[in-house]
Amino acid sequence: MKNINFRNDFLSDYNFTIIGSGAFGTAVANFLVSKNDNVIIYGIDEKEISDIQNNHKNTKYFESIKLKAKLKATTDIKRALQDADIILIAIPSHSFRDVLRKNILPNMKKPAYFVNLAKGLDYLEIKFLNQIIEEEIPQKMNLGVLKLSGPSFAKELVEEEPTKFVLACKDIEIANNLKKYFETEYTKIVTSNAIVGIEALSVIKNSLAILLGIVNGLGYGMNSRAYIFTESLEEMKKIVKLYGFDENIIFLPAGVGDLYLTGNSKKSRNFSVGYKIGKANKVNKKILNSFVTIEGLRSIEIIFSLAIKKGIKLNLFNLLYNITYKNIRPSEVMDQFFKGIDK
Ligand SMILES: NC(=O)C1=CN([C@@H]2O[C@H](COP(=O)(O)OP(=O)(O)OC[C@H]3O[C@@H](n4cnc5c(N)ncnc54)[C@H](OP(=O)(O)O)[C@@H]3O)[C@@H](O)[C@H]2O)C=CC1
Ligand SMILES: O=C(CO)COP(=O)(O)O
Repeated sequence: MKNINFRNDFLSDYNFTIIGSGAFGTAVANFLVSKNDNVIIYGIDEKEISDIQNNHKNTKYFESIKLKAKLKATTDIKRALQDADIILIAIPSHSFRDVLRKNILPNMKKPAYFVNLAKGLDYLEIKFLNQIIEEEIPQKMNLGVLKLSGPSFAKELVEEEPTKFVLACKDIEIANNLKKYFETEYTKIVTSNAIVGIEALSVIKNSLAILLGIVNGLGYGMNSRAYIFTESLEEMKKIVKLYGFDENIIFLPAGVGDLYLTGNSKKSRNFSVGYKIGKANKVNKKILNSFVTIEGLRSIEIIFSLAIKKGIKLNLFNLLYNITYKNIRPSEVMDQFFKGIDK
């Protein structure tokens, strides 16, 4: 086990740097700063960074909601990382490796912990994002890789809605020791060592939320939606077992909780894109392009192929694949599924 000296004397001792000034990066930074003095956001959009730094708002995502005045923001990556002890990454998955390699590592001044906030994959190499951090950051600069995940709409977090997360790390001692820095009056943390399982859950819940959106958009009632929700839990279990984890990890906040949240609300981008597909009863480019960070869509083909390769049956990913890749009418796909006809 690593020899780690955790600082227990006072809570504001760690310097937090959030990479990405979008909805979730801002929301997480805003709750961290209520417990820790030194929290800085790095972003690439001058206007957004100035809005956070000078107006204490991120108008693009949260209209007039006030952020904590103590929260700092910069477009200067060197400044953002100069004192960083804990680096949280909240950018879309497709830029993940590039940002670690080109922006983060060359500007680090000392070793740090890394916390992944994104819920996607490296779509080029088909790897989980915790692995991308391990590959890009050499051990001498990497104190530990963690994942923070759970049912947490960014907007509700800045509104201080009570929210529960799981903080996962292969070395549970690291997660247990860092947990207190993430707990505030409205954020609670459970810890887990099943980081790969948690990465997998956050990826698949996005795709399953799309399917729940489709079913909703097609006009099915609560019985059918609950039917698909229950099947979704079965598929979550199969996938975490495939990665060698106990199926009960689906009961951590990143599993059932996040599926409940994203699979039932138009506040979710994944659910909303599904809803539009269901309403239109077809997939068209306009629908797909109207959302920016729809990670669940990109994961469908990957999980569909993984299931074939590993010989496991994932009925719901078959349905998603038929709708989004084979362009079969959603109403036809769902009707056949409910009638028990295998396609
Ligand atoms: N929104 C939510 O409620 C939640 C989101 N998440 C996850 O967090 C991740 C981020 O989502 P979210 O914040 O909503 O997405 P957003 O689209 O709101 O924000 C992403 C941010 O990353 C920035 N960005 C893109 N490329 C780079 C780069 N190369 N360097 C620095 N910044 C970059 C974008 O800048 P620009 O806009 O200028 O391109 C934008 O500010 C996703 O994986 C999502 O699943 C997790 C839980 C909740
Ligand atoms: O993951 C989320 C909340 O936990 C947000 O989901 P969307 O990306 O679908 O908006």
